[in-house]
Amino acid sequence: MQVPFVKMHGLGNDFVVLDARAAAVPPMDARLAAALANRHTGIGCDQLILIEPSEIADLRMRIFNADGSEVEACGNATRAVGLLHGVAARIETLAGVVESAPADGGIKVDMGTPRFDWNAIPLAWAMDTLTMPVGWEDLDAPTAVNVGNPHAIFFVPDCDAVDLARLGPLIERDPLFPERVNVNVATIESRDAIRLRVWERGAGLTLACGTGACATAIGAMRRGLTDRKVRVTLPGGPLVIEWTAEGRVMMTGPATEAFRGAFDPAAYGVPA
Ligand SMILES: N[C@@H](CCC[C@H](N)C(=O)O)C(=O)O
Repeated sequence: MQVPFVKMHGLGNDFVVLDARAAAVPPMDARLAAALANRHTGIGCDQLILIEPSEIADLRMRIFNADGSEVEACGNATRAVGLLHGVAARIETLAGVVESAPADGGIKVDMGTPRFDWNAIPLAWAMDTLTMPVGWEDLDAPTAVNVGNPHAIFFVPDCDAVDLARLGPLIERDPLFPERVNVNVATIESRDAIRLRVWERGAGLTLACGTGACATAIGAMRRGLTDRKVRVTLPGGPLVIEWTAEGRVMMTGPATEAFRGAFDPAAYGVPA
């Protein structure tokens, strides 16, 4: 048995995409997702994406981080799945239904409405999420935003100078975040430009994080640091994020199909 896959990426944040509507896919669990995502012994990716039929949208997208954890949202993968779909799509996720459509030579996604309540992030105890009274070494006073998944955002003078490979996993697993957290370090360049690096929950340092760009832009706007439409530049390239008057977060950027292949599930310990 061979299971076809499409290798895709959004600004270098890379995915193995399986379409269970088009071919038989073995039951997905954390072990198999992590084995396929492994860059040494598997196909290799930041997130494993499984497309399934949906009863409430055009398709359902399940998202597994490289460590095998299944999560609610992935901005870059939503654009990738939108590209595969070809036309405007309503995509069911664990965070709800998001909408993608071709736009400006890339894909535009309506990511929905951000949440700020401490228990919606979620945090372990009540506090102000606009300027949180907490810190880890030189990183302090973050803002927290949930855009389907949880993000902590630190505004710093130079995000490239932060040792995110060391501090990211400490913050991701701090007991303050009962569901762990994606860690963003951001530098405001102007009223319409932000530089951003992200330590992703369950995946580590990535070249880009779509939800991280959305959460960071919203955090900057809430703090009055930028206008309501900004370019967020990640190591892999820029995304445009807008917070509409209706309160919705719109993300626009590229998605790319890299190559297609197939794998034998038996090689990953799946019984025939
Ligand atoms: N790369 C994604 C985010 C993937 C999920 C994230 N690591 C989490 O655990 O919430 C994006 O582009 O948004």
